[in-house]
Amino acid sequence: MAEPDGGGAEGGETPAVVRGVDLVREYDRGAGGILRGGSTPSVRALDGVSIAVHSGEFVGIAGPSGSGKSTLLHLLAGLDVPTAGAVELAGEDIESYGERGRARLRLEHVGIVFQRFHLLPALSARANVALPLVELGRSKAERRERASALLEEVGLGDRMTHKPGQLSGGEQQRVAIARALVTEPELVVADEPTGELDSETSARVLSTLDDIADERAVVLASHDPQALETCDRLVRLRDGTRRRERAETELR
Ligand SMILES: Nc1ncnc2c1ncn2[C@@H]1O[C@H](COP(=O)(O)OP(=O)(O)OP(=O)(O)O)[C@@H](O)[C@H]1O
Repeated sequence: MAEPDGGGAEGGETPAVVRGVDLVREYDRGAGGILRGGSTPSVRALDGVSIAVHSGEFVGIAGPSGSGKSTLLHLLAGLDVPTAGAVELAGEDIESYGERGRARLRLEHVGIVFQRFHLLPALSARANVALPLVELGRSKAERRERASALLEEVGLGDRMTHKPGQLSGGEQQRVAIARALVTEPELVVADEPTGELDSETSARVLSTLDDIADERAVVLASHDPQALETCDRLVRLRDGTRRRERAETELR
């Protein structure tokens, strides 16, 4: 696939963990928006965005509300497919996969962290973290061992059997991060991961994300200046297009 025109920081000698080239994503406005004459107007949420993220990078996607941050994140994670352009995830062109194939690709290569944690309330922290390993058919012993080790790693070794409702927002988000890591994905995407958290708790969650970026690619979309400051580099969107990059030092 061609190199995106994103500047030197995105070149790199190693292959990108994820690469998007000239991404366009249009959404229908829905039945309520059908124009006279039958055509459905669409929203162009992304309009020709290219990006490449390598292992060891912590990349922030910044931009005002509606600029296309979540849309870009969803395309990179294989949760959605572009209207035009291409996404290559872990060396695979996601367009060549159907819905089920993409689900498998995500399960094996991507960890996803959402603003509202998305934990199952009836399950313990450890069972929530282990869930993706159930889908991968791993043994109970392996699931338990791996989920326990990850909860220790994110500082929740003493909260293994607590249910989400018994945990603080920051603790729930760290459980969600442990769950995102349990399959050892090359890519972790986080959509407004600090949106529900106070600044002290955010700092802890961001430091955890920063640590995990040492050996994988992490892409975070956010409005939160504290979150964006933690990233190594920023991709700035406006109206679905990528703004010209500023020097990295200006972003710190
Ligand atoms: N499923 C959808 N159907 C129709 N339009 C959508 C859909 N999802 C997003 N959009 C539109 O696409 C544009 C980009 O949305 P997106 O959620 O990617 O922006 P964002 O930068 O993440 O915004 P925010 O910071 O408010 O979360 C917006 O105009 C939005 O209304």
